[in-house]
Amino acid sequence: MTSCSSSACQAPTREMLDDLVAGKVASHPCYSRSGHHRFARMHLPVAPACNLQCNYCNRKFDCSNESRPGVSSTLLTPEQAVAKVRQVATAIPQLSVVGIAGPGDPLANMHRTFSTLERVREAFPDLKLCLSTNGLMLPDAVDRLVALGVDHVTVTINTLDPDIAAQIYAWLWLEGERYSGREAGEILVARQLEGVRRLTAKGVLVKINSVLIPGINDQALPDVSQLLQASGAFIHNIMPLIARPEHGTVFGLNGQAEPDAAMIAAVRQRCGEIMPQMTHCHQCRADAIGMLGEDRSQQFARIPEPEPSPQPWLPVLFQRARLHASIATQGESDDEDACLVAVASQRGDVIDSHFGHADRFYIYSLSAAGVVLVNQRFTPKYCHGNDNCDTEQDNEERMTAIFDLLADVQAVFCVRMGYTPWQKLEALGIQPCVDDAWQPVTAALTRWWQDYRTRIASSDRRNKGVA
Ligand SMILES: C[S@@+](CC[C@H](N)C(=O)[O-])C[C@H]1O[C@@H](n2cnc3c(N)ncnc32)[C@H](O)[C@@H]1O
Ligand code: SF4
Ligand code: SF4
Repeated sequence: MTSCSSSACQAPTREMLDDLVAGKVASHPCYSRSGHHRFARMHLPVAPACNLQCNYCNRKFDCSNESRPGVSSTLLTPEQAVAKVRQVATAIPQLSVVGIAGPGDPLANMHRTFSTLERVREAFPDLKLCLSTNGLMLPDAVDRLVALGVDHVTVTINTLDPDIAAQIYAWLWLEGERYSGREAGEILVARQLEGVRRLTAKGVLVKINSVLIPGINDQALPDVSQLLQASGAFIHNIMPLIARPEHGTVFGLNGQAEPDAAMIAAVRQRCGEIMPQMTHCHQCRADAIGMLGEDRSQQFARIPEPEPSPQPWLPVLFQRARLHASIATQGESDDEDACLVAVASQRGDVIDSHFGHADRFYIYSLSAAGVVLVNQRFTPKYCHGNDNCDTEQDNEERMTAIFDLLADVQAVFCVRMGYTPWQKLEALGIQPCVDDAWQPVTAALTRWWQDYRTRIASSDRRNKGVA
């Protein structure tokens, strides 16, 4: 794996992304220029099967010496995957993103994939969840992904033309039927586009991967940029084909050329006139662990024992928030008055949620460095999907879990809050703030921070007996 030199790293600038996107990419090592060297990612190899056969792919398990997509040393069960996240998050507290990218297709393994995502979401409410798919089953998965707060999805789209698709894919399986040739291409492209449009309509950040295959799709990729940009995707990642005979793929064995640097640059240049380009993707393994440009998967080769009942991992979560705040503010959050606050929001840039309805809180650091987004915390869901759902006990359990989750913040901003949670928060020393309902987050937090500092200064003076 090559390491990323800063000149080669062309992450999109903040100006290219609106506030909402900027909030979602913060602390994501693949998308954020500042997060790139400071936050770590982890792929969970829980998805062995695939519903599509790309002529460039040979999924390999038990392979520790190759660094390319689709290979993995192990296959994990959902339970083992959660135990592994805990192990890695302890050793690498900079971990901010957990993704599923194979070794097959996550959505060809719906049960394993969603079981893993649900468990990780419950046990690690502050981690971003990512998924990388060929898009065939995406229309069926959008609602579940959104409900879990999966904010980043990568869809591999190599062409919009069914005849070109027939040269790239050998076959696909859908609802028990096998398709090939042009017909398979038509089905795949239609479902990819439907899936992407439904995701972007719900505010999920969609990245498009395209494998650049000389003589097959090099001329077709600007069309992919054009239509996918219009469909709301936010970045295009053109990945050079890897095709070696020793990998045993159709393209590797039939001598299909890999693109040279000049072709990669030329295609990225043409597509870059249409849509922001990602140029620092490391084409990571399906079990990659660590900062971008490093792979520590071998260090974590032992499969940990699954734990009987994964609990939210609060003390470590609080430590990680402080560390992430310090990374994001370049040390300024160590300023004496620095604190964390929570904002109940759906959109992220506006205070727009009722405390009791919030499914996530945005955690901000307030310090001499200003108002800086640290991460999000997803609230536990205690709906068990049966008649017991939404009983008073469920509500009480959920509220207790939310108070635990917010125990390290100084204030909670929301649109409205009931009397009971208000009292409870105050008893915990956390200030409920509803006066800035529907206001932009940055302005509201800046005002609160100025007032907070004034209060601290005057209480210091009182403690010292100064008039
Ligand atoms: C292994 S796949 C797993 C996710 C999913 N099945 C998919 O295809 O999007 C991850 C990414 O690696 C890419 N990939 C797989 N084999 C490749 C190869 N030989 N050369 C370049 N990219 C490859 C895929 O196209 C995809 O974008
Ligand atoms: S869809 Fe993904 S996992 Fe399936 S064959 Fe293609 S690259 Fe491999
Ligand atoms: S494969 Fe590319 S996008 Fe995925 S984790 Fe690696 S660098 Fe990030």
